Amino acid sequence: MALSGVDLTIGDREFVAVLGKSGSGKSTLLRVLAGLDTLDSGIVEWSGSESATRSHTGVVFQQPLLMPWLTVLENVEFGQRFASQRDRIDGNRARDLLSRFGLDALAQRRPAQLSGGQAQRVAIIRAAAVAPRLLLLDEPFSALDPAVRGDLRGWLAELADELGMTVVLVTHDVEEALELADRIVLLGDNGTIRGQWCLESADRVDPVLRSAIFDSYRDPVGERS
Ligand SMILES: Nc1ncnc2c1ncn2[C@@H]1O[C@H](COP(=O)(O)OP(=O)(O)OP(=O)(O)O)[C@@H](O)[C@H]1O
Repeated sequence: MALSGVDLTIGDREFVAVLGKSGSGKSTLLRVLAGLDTLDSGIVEWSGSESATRSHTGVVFQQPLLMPWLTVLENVEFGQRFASQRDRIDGNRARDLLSRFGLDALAQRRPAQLSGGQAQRVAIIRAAAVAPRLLLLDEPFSALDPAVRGDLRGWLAELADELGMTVVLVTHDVEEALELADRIVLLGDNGTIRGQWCLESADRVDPVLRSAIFDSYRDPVGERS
């Protein structure tokens, strides 16, 4: 069983980081939230109703998965072609987002002409361009070198904040979770939730809380909150 007894409520505009070791069920949880996997039992509710979830979400994986034959601008527009909530889409949104988040100069390039970090920024903008209620990120920075990861974290925090998005970020990186999340959810063995921590700004540098999270991540046994 990939997930067991997971009971999670995510608030509007909340930034949740899902931490856990390999095989703990992080990607499965994300795929269930995205409507890409179905549950054998249990439910996913949106504001109290079990509506189709896929149309409400934008998903970004470890690889940017851009269309190599399209320009950056066309890649960002591409997602909009399939968006089911067309009434929420502004025709200039792709260009506007690229410009607001520092990618204007790349608009006419092809994916092969981008660095790994630039390509992942484009993938995130593409997901955000359909105005999802929930942005789901599955280890989006893990293929990048540490300096680029640092830059992208700050950029993502700004984007999520400015666009008022609810975000679920799956990561192996405790520092990344500490820097970005309003709440950290730790998955333990067998897809159970082993611990949750809500973080205010000061908590991110609190050595006691930090070591509790690091210790729980390294040795995820027992219930910790
Ligand atoms: N399609 C599938 N069919 C059967 N078992 C699966 C499938 N996908 C994942 N699993 C199993 O479910 C469990 C959770 O996998 P999942 O990919 O969600 O873990 P994860 O925490 O994201 O791991 P990683 O950090 O390595 O990506 C694992 O035991 C995995 O082998």
